[in-house]
Amino acid sequence: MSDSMRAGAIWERVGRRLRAELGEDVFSSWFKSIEIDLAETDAVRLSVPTRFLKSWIDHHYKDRIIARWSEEAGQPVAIDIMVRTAAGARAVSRPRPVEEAARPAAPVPAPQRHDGTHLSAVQNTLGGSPLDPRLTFETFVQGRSNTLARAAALQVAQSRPTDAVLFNPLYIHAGVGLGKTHLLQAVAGTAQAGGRRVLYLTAEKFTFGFVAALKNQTAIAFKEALRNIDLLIIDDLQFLQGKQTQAEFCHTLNALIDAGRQIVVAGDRPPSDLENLDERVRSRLAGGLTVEIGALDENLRFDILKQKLAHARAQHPGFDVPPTVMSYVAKNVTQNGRDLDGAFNRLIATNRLTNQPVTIEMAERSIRDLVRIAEPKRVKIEDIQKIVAQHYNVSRSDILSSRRTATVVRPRQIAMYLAKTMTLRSLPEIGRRFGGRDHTTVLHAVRKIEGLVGQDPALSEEVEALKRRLND
Ligand SMILES: Nc1ncnc2c1ncn2[C@@H]1O[C@H](COP(=O)(O)OP(=O)(O)OP(=O)(O)O)[C@@H](O)[C@H]1O
Repeated sequence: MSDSMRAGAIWERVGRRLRAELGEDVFSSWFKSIEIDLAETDAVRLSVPTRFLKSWIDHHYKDRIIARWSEEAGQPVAIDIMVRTAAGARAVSRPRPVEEAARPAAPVPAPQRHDGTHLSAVQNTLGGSPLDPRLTFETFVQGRSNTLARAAALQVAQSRPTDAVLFNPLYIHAGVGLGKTHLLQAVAGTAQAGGRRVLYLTAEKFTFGFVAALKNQTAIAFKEALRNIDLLIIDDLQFLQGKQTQAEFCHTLNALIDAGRQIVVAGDRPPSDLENLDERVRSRLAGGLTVEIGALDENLRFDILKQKLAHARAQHPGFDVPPTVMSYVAKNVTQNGRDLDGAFNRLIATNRLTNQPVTIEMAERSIRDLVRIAEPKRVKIEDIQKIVAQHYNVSRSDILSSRRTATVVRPRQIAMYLAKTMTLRSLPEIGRRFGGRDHTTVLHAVRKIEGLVGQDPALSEEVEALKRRLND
């Protein structure tokens, strides 16, 4: 077994122990996003996505992680925790040579079909991210959770250069695997086929392109080339890194919007929650149209599977999945589109490799690990404020106010603590939702209540009771 496989297995066991010792809430707040960057027998480097997480884990949990890891490994292990960079966070292709990336855009080619064999000259010249020919509007299945996002995306994709720009920027946000990239690529393909100069980039590619251009002193040409396009599409905005890159991105946004060009951006949360992003970029993004793609409901999951089956049958005419199995998968694989892809691919693979027909039993066996136990309820900050206020007999506006009497301060701190541990909201976002407070005030409240809950069984019971009410 390689060091990294061994480390993965150890981390799974360490994770189980931490979860048992600290509880599910603490575990998912602080440890879920940890990844193993480097693993050797006696030294491990872990990474987390934000500086805040690193400093919190360093201060509160690092010794415990070292102790559990060393116990599981059967020897002392040194552990270092780093903040993930864009370069380290995801595998990306090497940036194109900058002289090439910075060359101004070539004239627009004749309209092309979105068949993946030709990308527009702009896309190529600026080193745009590759387009997947399968990700089109035709293959994007519409459901309740994505109707608005799809409609806005289609409108943008089909508008002609002479049409007035309606929603600019169009910002689409959704959790992992809910179809953002699919929709963005469909926009890119459709607009390109309509003859517009389109550039589709992941935020990482934008960062690499700009940093490389700066190094090679070709930044001006890079900026000019960027501003020469009709439609700029940026995916995974949460990975836009660095102050200077963000400032350049902001200038590009402003220049393109002022020139009547369209911008489409996707991220994993609303602009107001992108805590690492420059305030100017956030407010510019929030000034257009922001739409969310919600979780895929069972009907939509079923329709996506149906579409996949039709596609698979076109390639393998003998392949079939009975409706009962489709319903079983749609009912049980609930997390996201990527898990649905995985489940469906396993049915095809098992069928083709073993010649077994696709039955419920076969599906149960092949997708067991993708089947989730009922998802936890999504708790809203407003509900936390309401229930905590009721419990302590104060009003919600007391909690949001600046009053500092003890009868209000403690419930407010408990509500902030619950907001941090029961929702995915960031500290700045929680601060804003609690009457425009600073994120350090929220952090103080979270630490305070975490400390008190450990020492005071009555308070701990009170907090648990509040959690139960919120989860009901
Ligand atoms: N409405 C839909 N119709 C058809 N396929 C979908 C739909 N929604 C998601 N999918 C499929 O689910 C998979 C994941 O979608 P996609 O990569 O677009 O997610 P994402 O939101 O960009 O995820 P991430 O946040 O990880 O970047 C893809 O194969 C995509 O085609």
